[in-house]
Amino acid sequence: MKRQLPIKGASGASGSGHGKKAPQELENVLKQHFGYSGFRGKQLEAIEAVLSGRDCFCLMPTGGGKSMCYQIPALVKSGIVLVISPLIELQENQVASLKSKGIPAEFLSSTQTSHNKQKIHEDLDSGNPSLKLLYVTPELVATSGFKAKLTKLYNRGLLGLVAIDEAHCISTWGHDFRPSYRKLSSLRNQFPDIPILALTATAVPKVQKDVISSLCLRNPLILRASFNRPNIFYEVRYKDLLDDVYSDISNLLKSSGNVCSIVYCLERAVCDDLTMHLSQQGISSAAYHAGLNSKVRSSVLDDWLSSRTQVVVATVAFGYRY
Ligand SMILES: Nc1ncnc2c1ncn2[C@@H]1O[C@H](COP(=O)(O)OP(=O)(O)OP(=O)(O)O)[C@@H](O)[C@H]1O
Repeated sequence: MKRQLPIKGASGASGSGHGKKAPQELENVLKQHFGYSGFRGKQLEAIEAVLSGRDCFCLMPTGGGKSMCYQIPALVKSGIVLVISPLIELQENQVASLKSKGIPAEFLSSTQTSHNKQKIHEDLDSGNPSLKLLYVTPELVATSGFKAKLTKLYNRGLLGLVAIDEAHCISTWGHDFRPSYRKLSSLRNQFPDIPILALTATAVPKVQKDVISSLCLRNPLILRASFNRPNIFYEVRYKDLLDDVYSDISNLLKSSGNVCSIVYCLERAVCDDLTMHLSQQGISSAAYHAGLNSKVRSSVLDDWLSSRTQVVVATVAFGYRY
């Protein structure tokens, strides 16, 4: 695996790994690597908690900046940050963005080529891995082979933090329950002195309680950021009262300017049909649903994220590939 330049501010792999840093130092790391002038909401508190070795449950709205809560520790703490996340698209996207900033990150998933997988495993098995962040799905964490790999990393002092993104998926009370998340409950016992950071945007108290107890978090710092999003508003329009739903959607998209949008539909055929309608109206759009192969879906996502396509017309398959 290609060696990267040393990350400024990181403790060496053989260091104590406690990673205690003054807020100003952490802010400097944020500025230097991400170009942002300061931390948002509860980011700093979450970062300081995990750097001090404490478990943390962090509730922040979508787009609130949850990933920074484990990306900064990855840059200042010794060892690898294991990021458990349910969506391969988001993993790919975050890894690409980190790599573009020179931060050594990888993901291990079914979509990764076997050559790349081998390089990642070689790096993990080396005495001094270059990786700072490794993204995996909960399904992979549950396999005996990967568990053994993690144990080896841990025994060599190379596991710095476990971050569990979309942590509400562990709760049967949540809307996105995913059985493999339940198996993450063994991590706390398996790696007793490694902090666990659970992140979610789902605010229901029952789910929060369930996440904390299912993950066996020990005296976690519980952080709740504000959910007030002044830039978001909701409007309901009744389909039955509209003359032509497709025209209404295309007019709305045109009047909103050239903004990035998602239109969710219940059926694949409607996605294809509406995409055709929007394209005929001169709106750059693409369909995304489980009937399309994974290569097409990846390219639709890439085009949308990089603003080459303005509108994605999708079923719930958008964001659910694992
Ligand atoms: N301190 C900061 N200042 C400015 N921008 C920030 C800061 N922290 C994060 N961001 C940016 O905010 C955006 C959203 O961050 P991020 O993707 O981590 O949100 P999230 O909470 O994980 O959202 P989601 O729930 O959708 O996963 C990203 O572009 C990120 O770079």
